[in-house]
Amino acid sequence: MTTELRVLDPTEWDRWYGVLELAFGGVPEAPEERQLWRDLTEFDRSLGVWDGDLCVGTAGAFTFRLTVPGGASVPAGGVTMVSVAGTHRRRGILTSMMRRQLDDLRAAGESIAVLTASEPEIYGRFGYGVATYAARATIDTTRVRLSVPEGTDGVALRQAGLTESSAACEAVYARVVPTRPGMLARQPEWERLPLIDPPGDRAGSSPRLCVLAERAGEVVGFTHYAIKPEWASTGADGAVVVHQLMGLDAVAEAALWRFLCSVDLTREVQIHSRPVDDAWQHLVSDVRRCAPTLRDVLHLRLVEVSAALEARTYQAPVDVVFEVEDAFCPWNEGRWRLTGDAKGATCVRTSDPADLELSVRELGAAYLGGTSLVSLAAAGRVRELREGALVEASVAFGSPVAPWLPHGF
Ligand SMILES: CC(=O)SCCNC(=O)CCNC(=O)[C@H](O)C(C)(C)COP(=O)(O)OP(=O)(O)OC[C@H]1O[C@@H](n2cnc3c(N)ncnc32)[C@H](O)[C@@H]1OP(=O)(O)O
Repeated sequence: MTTELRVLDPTEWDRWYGVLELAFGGVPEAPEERQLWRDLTEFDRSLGVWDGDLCVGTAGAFTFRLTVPGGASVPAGGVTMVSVAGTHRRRGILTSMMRRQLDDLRAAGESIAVLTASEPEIYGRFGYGVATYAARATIDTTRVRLSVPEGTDGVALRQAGLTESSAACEAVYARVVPTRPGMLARQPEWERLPLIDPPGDRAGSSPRLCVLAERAGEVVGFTHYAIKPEWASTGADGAVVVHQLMGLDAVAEAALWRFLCSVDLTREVQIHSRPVDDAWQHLVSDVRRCAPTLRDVLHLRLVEVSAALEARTYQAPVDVVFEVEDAFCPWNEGRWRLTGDAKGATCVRTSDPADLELSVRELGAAYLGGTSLVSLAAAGRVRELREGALVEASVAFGSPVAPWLPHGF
């Protein structure tokens, strides 16, 4: 089999995207969703693999800015739309696209690549580590009580149209982005994403609804949610499905949670993807009854170890030498001295003895402060060569706020 890997021509998009749709099961996306992804496609960053005139592989990249610990917004390539035709799988086509893509990202000066994986097992071999997790939970609102902080009653809530309130919600979103590692600054047109609500995806629930939280006439928070009405022989048995909730402070968020937990004719609030340190866990009277579970979300790879480690800050002083393994991007291999604190960092090549030995995948997992180096060492994935270096680096890499990505791409 001879295949050709080349940059996508815009006229080929429908065939190219069709391969992706088929690889994901072949159920056509709603027209408005398909149109959004077409509009968001960066053609010069999209790769197609062709077997004659047959498209058999797809991979794209978005030009993102990612919040990192310390609050900086760092250029990152958002790997997306990856698929290989079922007729051509397990012959190295994905590997060839990952190779080309990481070389391209490096040439473009992006020191970080991120993706959300259809299956977590796929991308570790290419140096990606799991950098953020999200919590899922179901709050049984017939049993669980909420205690809200003082001042919550000072927040006014207002039902608003999803589209009409978009600008106000985006303004809140923009203020939250720098406060949490893992979030992506909105690029043009991405504000359309939260408004995509095809009836076929609702699984019996209402269209997306919006409630704004306001104080002194200013919008300080919002929630996007839906109601799934259900009736049992014993009465109303509906659910509230939370799509998004953001507030500029604790009371704005608490007011929104209190609203969601008290919608008439419902018995539960379904939470699909929230930060692992989210406040709702501390507002509820019985977290066990909410059955929280974790799920991997953002997989992150350091494309250039030194530039990436210098782009974030460290919550405690750190001075360690890493011995980095990186078979897929060998320019990262070898020994690097990271010196940094809360103000900034340098990361340079060194011939000094190594303090910690790990692969680039572990550095990617720890990069946003959501996975500790100590926990990776406990799994044998980081080796400590100088006593004390593991705790020093692990504390420094941490983040007071858990990293989180609120949407897929
Ligand atoms: C960011 C995103 O877009 S995530 C979306 C990813 N896409 C999908 O899940 C759609 C359905 N799946 C597919 O299209 C394909 O199976 C892909 C893209 C996952 C893999 O493509 P392939 O061309 O078959 O991968 P390739 O042949 O390069 O495999 C490389 C290695 O990964 C392994 N691998 C590939 N896919 C998987 C998988 N789903 N699970 C576990 N291992 C896998 C292969 O076994 C191979 O291992 P080896 O090097 O030890 O032999």
